Amino acid sequence: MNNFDFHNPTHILFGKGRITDLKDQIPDDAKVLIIYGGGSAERTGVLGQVRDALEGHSLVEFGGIEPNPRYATALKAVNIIHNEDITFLLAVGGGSVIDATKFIAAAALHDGDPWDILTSFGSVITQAMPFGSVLTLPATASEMNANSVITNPEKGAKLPFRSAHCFPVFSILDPEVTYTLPDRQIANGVADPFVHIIEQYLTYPVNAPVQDGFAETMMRTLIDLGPKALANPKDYEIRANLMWTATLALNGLIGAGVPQDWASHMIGHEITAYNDTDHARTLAVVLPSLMNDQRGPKCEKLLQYAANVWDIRDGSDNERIDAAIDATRAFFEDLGIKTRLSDYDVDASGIDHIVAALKDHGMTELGEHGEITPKDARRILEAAA
Ligand SMILES: NC(=O)c1ccc[n+]([C@@H]2O[C@H](COP(=O)([O-])OP(=O)(O)OC[C@H]3O[C@@H](n4cnc5c(N)ncnc54)[C@H](O)[C@@H]3O)[C@@H](O)[C@H]2O)c1
Repeated sequence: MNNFDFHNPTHILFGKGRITDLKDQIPDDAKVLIIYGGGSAERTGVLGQVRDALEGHSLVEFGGIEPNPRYATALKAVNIIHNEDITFLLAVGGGSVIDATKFIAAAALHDGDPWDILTSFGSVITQAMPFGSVLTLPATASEMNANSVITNPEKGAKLPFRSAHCFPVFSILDPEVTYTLPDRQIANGVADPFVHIIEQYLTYPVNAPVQDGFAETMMRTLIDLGPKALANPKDYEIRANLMWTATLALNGLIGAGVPQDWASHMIGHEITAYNDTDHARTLAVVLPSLMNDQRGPKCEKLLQYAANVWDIRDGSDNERIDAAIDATRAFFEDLGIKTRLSDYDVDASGIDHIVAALKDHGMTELGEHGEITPKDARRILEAAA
């Protein structure tokens, strides 16, 4: 196993009715900026629950964070923080709202151009405002990690950053608030954590049976429960297990002490920056093609994945790897997620654009060995056309 640091300070409050516990998580004298998205939190009544829970607190609200949150919108919230003397931020929404809140929390205390936060991938951050979250869409684990991804359409960029200062102080996970998710977001919320797990698992063995076993159990859980959540959207047990799996998939636990890949994500971000395709869908396009392309360096883990996740044990190495890739693609397609670039209107000129953007953004040495270059990304994308 590799050396690692593991520190995760986020307090999780999980279960039915937990939004009422908000009042105990935020200091009484805080001036709170509630940050939300395009209106689903209002329509579904979650914002109402939040306002009720925080009765007596001084509240200001900022709505309009987009899916794939925009840099310019986040900066508007930073202005409000300065003008209104806000002392605490509360994100109410999915990964986009929580990611935006992390950027806002850091930008509000950043001396200098906030764009530096993104171009430095977060390394310039020395402090951030305290913030919590009420999660409405389990998928990204943003509720329990220090990562964020911000889109700037003017610069054609979707850039990730990370900072130890950007963990939520707390996150409230009430599975009942996910009952209102449309099928598209339920499916995204299964595919996205699945690929998060893969990025921390499908590399090369380092004798880490606990991380591997945890990862394999979570993948089998997503494979089992994903279709069931689509068929029975108000089954509490299914939603609760999916919600916690999505959080554990990227809260640092299974990635501690093992090599990590993240090439599918970095290529996928450029697809979203190109035409706003849902994050999870970009991953479902890139991953099967990347698995096929990287079957040499990933051979041992691909065979382990075939056996322990899909129970594929017969045939030659190549036959088992083929079968595991087919099963992965079929899993996404059965969730209603298309797995070809042409399904998302990306043609040859789109691939040119995406490969050029990878170069522009310094994504030139991707994968667990740093050996996936833009030329390799082109081959992976062309095979996913
Ligand atoms: N921070 C991380 O570690 C991390 C990891 C993966 C992805 N991301 C980023 O997160 C973003 C995607 O986040 P997401 O997948 O959570 O989706 P999202 O936050 O973009 O939300 C998608 C849509 O679902 C709606 N919605 C949310 N909750 C709802 C509910 N309970 N009922 C009905 N509608 C609801 C929203 O209004 C929105 O229109 C992308 O920008 C992606 O790059 C971040």
